[in-house]
Amino acid sequence: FPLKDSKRLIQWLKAVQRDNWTPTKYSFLCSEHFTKDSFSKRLEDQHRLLKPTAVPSIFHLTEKKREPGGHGRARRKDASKASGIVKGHPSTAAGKVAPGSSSSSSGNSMAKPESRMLKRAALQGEAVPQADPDTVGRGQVQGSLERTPGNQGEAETSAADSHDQSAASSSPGPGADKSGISVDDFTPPGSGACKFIGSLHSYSFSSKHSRERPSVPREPIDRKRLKRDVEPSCSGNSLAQSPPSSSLTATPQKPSQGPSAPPTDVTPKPAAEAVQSEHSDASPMSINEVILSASGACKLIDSLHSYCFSARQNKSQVCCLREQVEKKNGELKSLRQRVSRSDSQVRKLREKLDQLRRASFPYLSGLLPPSREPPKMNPVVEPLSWMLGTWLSDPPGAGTFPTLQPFQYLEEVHISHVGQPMLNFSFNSFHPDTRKPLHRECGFIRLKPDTNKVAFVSAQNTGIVEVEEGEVNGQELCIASHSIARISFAKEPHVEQITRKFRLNSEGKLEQTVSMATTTQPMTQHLRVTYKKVTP
Ligand code: HEM
Repeated sequence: FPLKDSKRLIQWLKAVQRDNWTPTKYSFLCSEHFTKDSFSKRLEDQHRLLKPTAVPSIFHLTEKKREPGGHGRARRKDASKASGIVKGHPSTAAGKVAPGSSSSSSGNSMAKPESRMLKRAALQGEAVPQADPDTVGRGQVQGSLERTPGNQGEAETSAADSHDQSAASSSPGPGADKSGISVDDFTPPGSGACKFIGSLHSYSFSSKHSRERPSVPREPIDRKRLKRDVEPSCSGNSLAQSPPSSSLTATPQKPSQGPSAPPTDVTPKPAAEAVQSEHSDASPMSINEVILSASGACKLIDSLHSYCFSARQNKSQVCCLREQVEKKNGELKSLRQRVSRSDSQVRKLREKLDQLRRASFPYLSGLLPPSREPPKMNPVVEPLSWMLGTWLSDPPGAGTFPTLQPFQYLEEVHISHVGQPMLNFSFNSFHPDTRKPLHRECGFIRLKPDTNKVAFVSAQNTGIVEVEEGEVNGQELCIASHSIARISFAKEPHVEQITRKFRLNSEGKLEQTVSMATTTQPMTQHLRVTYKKVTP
């Protein structure tokens, strides 16, 4: 059934006229229901193929024939009886079958032609021996019964009559495929190779049937032959519902015995006996040979399918890899965009820095060297290089003194150089909440060349200028006031002594402690603060 072609499928279903039935890919329709022009012949071997536009139309044959004689119901009854032959009532049907048909009692006389037909069918992938009109008729009539279950006639019209007509009107003649099975039903969609390979299976279908035939129960030769003829046609049903099988091997299912098959029919017949009966004809090619060759062909065809599979797998792997490459390319593109954005940010920051420099030195900026490289540090101040940078109190500084309430403050420290043998510094404190500027001082730190002696010169906004001196040892600087001067109106109490200690701790933070002595208090710690470096 053309399951993939909904329009055509509807036409098929309309023609079939089955109630409450849905076709599956294992549902087959006998080729007898198609007109002759529904088939085309394959160029290579003239094998008959169903055209992709074909729609079954031959369902009225028995009715057509019975109408003039008013035998409509009778014919169905007859057909039932015909199938009854298969069910195990040969005596009823035998008398109704047309003379010369394979179902006649002269089994021996017909054995040879029948056997040849069987072989031909096996080799040509035919499900039905073409030349046996009796078979055609039974399949056709049974198909009509399937469409109208329960419609039992009374008259005793010969089944052979109906097969005569159906054969004349629809049988494509010897050599044509009556299976009605489309290769599409066995092959996955969209696989031209698989379709082709699947079509090769048709050569071995009938042989596979033949291979299974030894299991057919022992019975009189003429009866067995009759069944053999009927079975491959439509399994006694025009609409044969086969159980699922691999869609790739397209192995035809053993035809159903149908509801009419007697229980005794399921008893397997020993293979040897079956083969012996096959040997009873004088055919030049034994059935075993046919079976073997068909079996080998099937294996070969199946192995061809494996090429289709691996090709498809490779194709899907290539698709998968292609997707991964595309994904990686996307990621690379995104990274490049980010780098490009970063570059432009750096450019903008440099421009901003230039602007700030010009703002700081509006008149002398032009005198600064064009190079953006920082000035080379004078080796004299190298022992103090650990102090260089911009530092920010972290946590806030802590202020204490015996005359004061403890307090906190924020402070930003800049310690830099311009290539000279000294460091420039500025300490700027702020209120931690209001950010109001508080204590500020700036100055220079000098080192006596080739010594660790340090001079600290500071001017404070409180009106004090002071000089502290001391030593640098490693990453620690300890200094004490050498001289302190103040403005005449400096606030009291006046500071009389100051000591400081700077240290770079193990965490890379800069620490400072300030102690002082005033006119009223002895040397006591006034400040303790830790800074984190915020710029190089
Ligand atoms: C080496 C630097 C500093 C010196 C020599 C110094 C000296 C002094 C002196 C002599 C006093 C008066 C103490 C008293 O009344 O008994 C004072 C008070 C004070 N200092 Fe400092 N100080 C220094 C740095 C700072 C810093 C960095 C801050 C941070 C904000 C600060 C905050 C204060 C405050 C809040 C007071 C109390 C209120 C005031 O008198 O203004 N001082 N300082």
